[in-house]
Amino acid sequence: MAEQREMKEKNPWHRPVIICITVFIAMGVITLVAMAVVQNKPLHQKYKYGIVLDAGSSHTSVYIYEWPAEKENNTGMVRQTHACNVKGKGISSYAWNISYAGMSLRECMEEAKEKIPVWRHPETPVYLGATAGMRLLRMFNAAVSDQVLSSVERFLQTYPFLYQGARIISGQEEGAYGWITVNYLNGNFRKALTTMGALDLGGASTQITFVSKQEVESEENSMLFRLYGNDYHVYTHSFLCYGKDQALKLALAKQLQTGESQLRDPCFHPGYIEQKSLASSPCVPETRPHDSERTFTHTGTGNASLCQEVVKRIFNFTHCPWGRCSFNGVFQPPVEGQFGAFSAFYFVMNFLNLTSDSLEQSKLKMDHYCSTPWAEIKQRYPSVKQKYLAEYCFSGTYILTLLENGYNFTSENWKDIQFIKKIGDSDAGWTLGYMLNLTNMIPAEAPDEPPLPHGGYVAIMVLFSLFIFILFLLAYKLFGRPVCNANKQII
Ligand SMILES: Nc1ccn([C@@H]2O[C@H](COP(=O)(O)OP(=O)(O)O)[C@@H](O)[C@H]2O)c(=O)n1
Ligand SMILES: [Ca+2]
Repeated sequence: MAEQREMKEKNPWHRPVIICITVFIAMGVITLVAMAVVQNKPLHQKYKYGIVLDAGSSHTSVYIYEWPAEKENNTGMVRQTHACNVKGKGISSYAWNISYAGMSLRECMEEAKEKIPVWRHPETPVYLGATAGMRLLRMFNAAVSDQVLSSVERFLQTYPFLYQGARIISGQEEGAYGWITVNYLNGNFRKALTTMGALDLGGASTQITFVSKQEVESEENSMLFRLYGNDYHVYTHSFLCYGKDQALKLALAKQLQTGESQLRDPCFHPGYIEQKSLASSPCVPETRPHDSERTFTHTGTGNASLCQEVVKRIFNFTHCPWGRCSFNGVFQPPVEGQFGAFSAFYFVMNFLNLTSDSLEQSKLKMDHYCSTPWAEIKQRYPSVKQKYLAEYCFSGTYILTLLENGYNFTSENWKDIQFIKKIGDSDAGWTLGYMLNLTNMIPAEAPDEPPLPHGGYVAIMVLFSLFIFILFLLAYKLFGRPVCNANKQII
C-alpha cells in the first residue's frame, strides 16, 4: 500500500487534480487559438458598388464597379464587374429629340438594377460624366446642352440608387482621370512605382497625360496630385476636335476647301464612292458664307502616304509660343516613360493588327491596307458595319500621324506605347479614376498598415500558445507540485 501511494505521488499524472489542470490548460490554449482565428478571419466578403455613365460623343457606356466593403480605403480594391453599351448614339445626338436622351439609358440602367444586390441600391452612387460631344454641343447651343443634361438627370433620379449628378467634365479632368485609372489598376500608386502615361482617343477629343521631369511651362497643362503619400506633377492636354470622328471632318473640310463637289480622297479605299454632306459644326467652321451644309461625291484613291500628307494639314506645327509644342500652339514636354493608349487608339490599332508592330512596320501595313480595293475589304469583313469599315484607313493613318508628328513619339520610343483595352477586368478609361476621386477612395497619405498580415498573426499566436503550454509542463516536471495538490494536503 505504502509503495502504491509512493508511486501515485511520484507519478502526478494519476492525480485527478493534475489531469483537471492539464485539461483546463489545453482547453485554454485551444480557446485562445480559436478566438484568434475567428477574430482575425476576414469577414464574409460584402461588396459595395458604384455606377459611372460615360456619355461619350459616339455612345454611352454604363460601368459598374465593386469593392470589398471593409477595405474602402485600401487602394487597388476597386474593379469593374459589368459594362453595358447603350444602344444608339451619344446623348449629344438627342439635341433635337431631348426627352429621349434619358430614356435611351433605360436598358443599361435596368441591367444595373439586376446586377447590384437590392439592399445596396440606396447607397450605390451613380455619376454621369459627359465628354467632348456635349462640350461641342454646349459651344453650339448651351441651352440645348443643359436640357439634354436635365433629361438624363430626371431619368437617372427615377432609379433607387444614390444619384450624384450629371455634368460635362473638362478635357483636363478626362485626361487626368484616365491617367489615374491606368496607374491605379497597375498598382503603381500603392507600390510607389514609376507611373505610365495615358493616351485616350475618343470620337470628338483626344487626351495625352504623363508625368514629366521637365518643367510644365503652361499652367493650364499642369496638375499636381498627392496620392498615397507621393506627389505627382502631371502634364495633361485635351485636344477638342481631334477625336477620330471630328478629325475626319477636319480632313474632309480641308480637302473641300478648293470648292469642288468631287473629292478624291487618299484616306479611303480605291473603288469607294459615296454621296455625302458635311455640316458645319464648332470644329468645322463654315468654309463659305451661307453654306451650312456641303454636299459632295466622296471617292477613294487609297494611298496611305498621301493620306498622311492630308492628315498633317489639320495640325498647325508652325506656331508655338512656348519652348516646345505638340501642335496648334500647345505646350508639351518631350514624352517620357511607358504609355497606355486606349479607347479608339486600341480599337483601331487592334482592328488593323498594328498593336505590336514598330512604327515603320505599321506604316508599311497601312500602305498595303489603304490601297486594298473597297470591294475586297467589304468581302473580307462582312460583319463590320460599312460606315466604320470605310474609315479604318483614315483612322489608322490619323493615329500614326497624331502620335509621331503631333506628340513627337519616334521609332525608338514607339515600343513604349502599349495599346490596351483592359487592365485586369476593368476597361482603361476615365470613368474609374472619376469615381475613385469622387468617393475619396485614393487617400492622399498612405494608410497605416497592420504590423503583421493575418496568417502571420495566427501562426505566431499558435506557436506562442504551444510554447507556453510546453513551458508549463516542463516547469511542473522540474519543480514539483501544483497549488491544487497543496490544497488537497490541507484538506
Ligand atoms: N468598338 C468600338 C467602340 C468605339 N469606337 C470608337 O471610339 C470612339 C469613342 O469615342 P467617345 O464616344 O468616347 O467620344 P469622346 O466623347 O471621348 O470624344 C469613337 O470614335 C468610336 O467610333 C471604335 O472605334 N470601336
Ligand atoms: Ca471617350
